[in-house]
Amino acid sequence: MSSAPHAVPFLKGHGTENDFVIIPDPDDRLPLSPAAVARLCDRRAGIGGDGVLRVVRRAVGEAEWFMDYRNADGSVAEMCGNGVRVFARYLRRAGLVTADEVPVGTRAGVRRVRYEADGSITVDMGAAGLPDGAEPSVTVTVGERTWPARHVDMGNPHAVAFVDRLSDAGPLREAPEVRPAETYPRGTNVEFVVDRGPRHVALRVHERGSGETRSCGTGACAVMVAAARRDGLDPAADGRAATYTVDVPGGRLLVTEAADGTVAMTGPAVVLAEGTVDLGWLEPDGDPMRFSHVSENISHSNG
Ligand SMILES: N[C@@H](CCC[C@H](N)C(=O)O)C(=O)O
Repeated sequence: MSSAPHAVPFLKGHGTENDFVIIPDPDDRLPLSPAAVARLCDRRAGIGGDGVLRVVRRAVGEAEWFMDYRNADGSVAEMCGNGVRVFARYLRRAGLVTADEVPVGTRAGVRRVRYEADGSITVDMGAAGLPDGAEPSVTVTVGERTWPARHVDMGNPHAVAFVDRLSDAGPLREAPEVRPAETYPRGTNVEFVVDRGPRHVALRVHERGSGETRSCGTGACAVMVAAARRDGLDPAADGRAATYTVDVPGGRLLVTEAADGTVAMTGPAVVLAEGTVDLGWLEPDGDPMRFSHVSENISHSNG
């Protein structure tokens, strides 16, 4: 027995090529199961993405909109830096926000987002946590190689390792081993970092729940803070802001740690396609998901 297919709207977007399926769900009627999220993110059997952004009207502090972020494997994460820019781009595009700033609720708290005149988006990411201090406290291992790494908390967990070459981390098909494992009871994102110049770094990232991705916004912020401490900079102590350029495989992010310790990240956010998808979990015996229609608007809608 099967019921009629249930078509729900979706959009597709990315921030520095960290890509997301956006599911507008203002009335909170689609609490996606982990399996449904994984299917949506599947690059062959689904729409494809590093994660899902479910857009829910739910008050969190001053925020009217809540970003229900899920990783590609269906797991829940506290925060997604590229995702929150794409989320904000969607809100503006859908006419749900007209102001130049919007607070967005996340599991890590409210994040203030600003639409810049040049089309980029800046997010106040809050202060970074260094739960084990500023020096490396963990190690990251890939194959035969091990590096010291810093534990940085951006609402979600990160292990930041400075390496000689980005290729040293190999193909990153599996999650790097991080020790001591107890440091990250719920797993971690791992960043590999090289210097490109003064206050200019580049990274590769293996994301918890998504594998290697082309960018990670919270990762870029964690890397900026780790690089600053390594370089002897601590804006909250120095009373002077520090800005780093952080190159990611999918583009470039600008990250500033202010004198009050808060971290701001600026970068692009694009919504480029929309359509509808049939969510077959309403059909117990049916195909878990069938596409009814996908229309693509190739011109980037950044307004
Ligand atoms: N890509 C995101 C981070 C997404 C969450 C992460 N995989 C986790 O599990 O913590 C970003 O841009 O920050």
